[in-house]
Amino acid sequence: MTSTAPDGLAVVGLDKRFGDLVALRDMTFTVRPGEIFGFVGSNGAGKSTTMRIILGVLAADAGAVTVGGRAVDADARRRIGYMPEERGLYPKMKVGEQLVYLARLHGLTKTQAQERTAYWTDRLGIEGRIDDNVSDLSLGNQQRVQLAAALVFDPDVLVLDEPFSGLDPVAVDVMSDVLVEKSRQGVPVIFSSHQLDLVQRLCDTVGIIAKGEMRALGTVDELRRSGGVRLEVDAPAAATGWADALPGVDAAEYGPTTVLSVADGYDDQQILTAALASGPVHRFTAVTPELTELFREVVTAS
Ligand SMILES: Nc1ncnc2c1ncn2[C@@H]1O[C@H](COP(=O)(O)OP(=O)(O)OP(=O)(O)O)[C@@H](O)[C@H]1O
Repeated sequence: MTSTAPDGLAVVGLDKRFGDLVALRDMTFTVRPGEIFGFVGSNGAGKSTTMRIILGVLAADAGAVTVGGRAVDADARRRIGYMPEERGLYPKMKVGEQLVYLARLHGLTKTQAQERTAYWTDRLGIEGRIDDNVSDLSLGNQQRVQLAAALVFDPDVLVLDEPFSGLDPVAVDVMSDVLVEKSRQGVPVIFSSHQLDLVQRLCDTVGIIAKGEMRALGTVDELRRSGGVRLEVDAPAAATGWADALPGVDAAEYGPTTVLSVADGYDDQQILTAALASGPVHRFTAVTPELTELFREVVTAS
């Protein structure tokens, strides 16, 4: 598929202060066409501020945002599908009318707007609610409408602030499928979330921020590997210290299961042979840390 935003979305060196509070410092990352970027960080880390600056809702003190290699102006901003954290629907307007209205604001003809509204309400499972006022919908269904509002004009870029919060598991699946579908069409997708299992499953690249700064950035695999591999060995007859002198073993904790922190290029056969030398080995497992573990490490270190 060809992309509508050939160089994707680039955020370069954003600084933002609110009075004495430094909300962002040199925030920099790129979301390429077809990539899903997960933006994670503790409460107050600066995710929403970054997204608001991308959308021009807030002005940065320094830095730039580009889409397709060009500084984002009002026209380019109109081509970004945005789901703000504070949500932004008209509560007393009917779902269908609202989506058609938003699509028309983005330049679609009446027929196109109706067609896209029908498509997205159907795809997101809210086709039965188009004649209801938004305020009569459950929060989860309002969120589906909010996603439809971000998608109804076929945006070049998707920027979604905590789109998964408060959704039931079926709605999470629907939302996930739609994000993957849009990214496969070449759209750069960025979303923030505190659900790190979802981020690990869906995202190509992840940025972990703390106190307004990017602390870790890379593919999910890169980030998980950077946390170091652990070997868990159940060798009940092995004496304490059995692995201390083995090459590639950086640290060892002995107990019913021996847990070894190993360096890149460690020799698993040599370690297994050493464990077997003392008796039976019931389990020998290499564990790569989950994103959640790395997140805790990065955030608590700052
Ligand atoms: N308009 C504002 N005026 C003053 N301070 C603000 C304003 N907007 C955000 N902040 C502060 O900037 C920091 C970053 O907030 P931001 O909302 O970007 O964090 P976040 O990572 O999105 O957090 P959360 O996960 O809780 O949504 C916080 O300390 C917040 O209190």
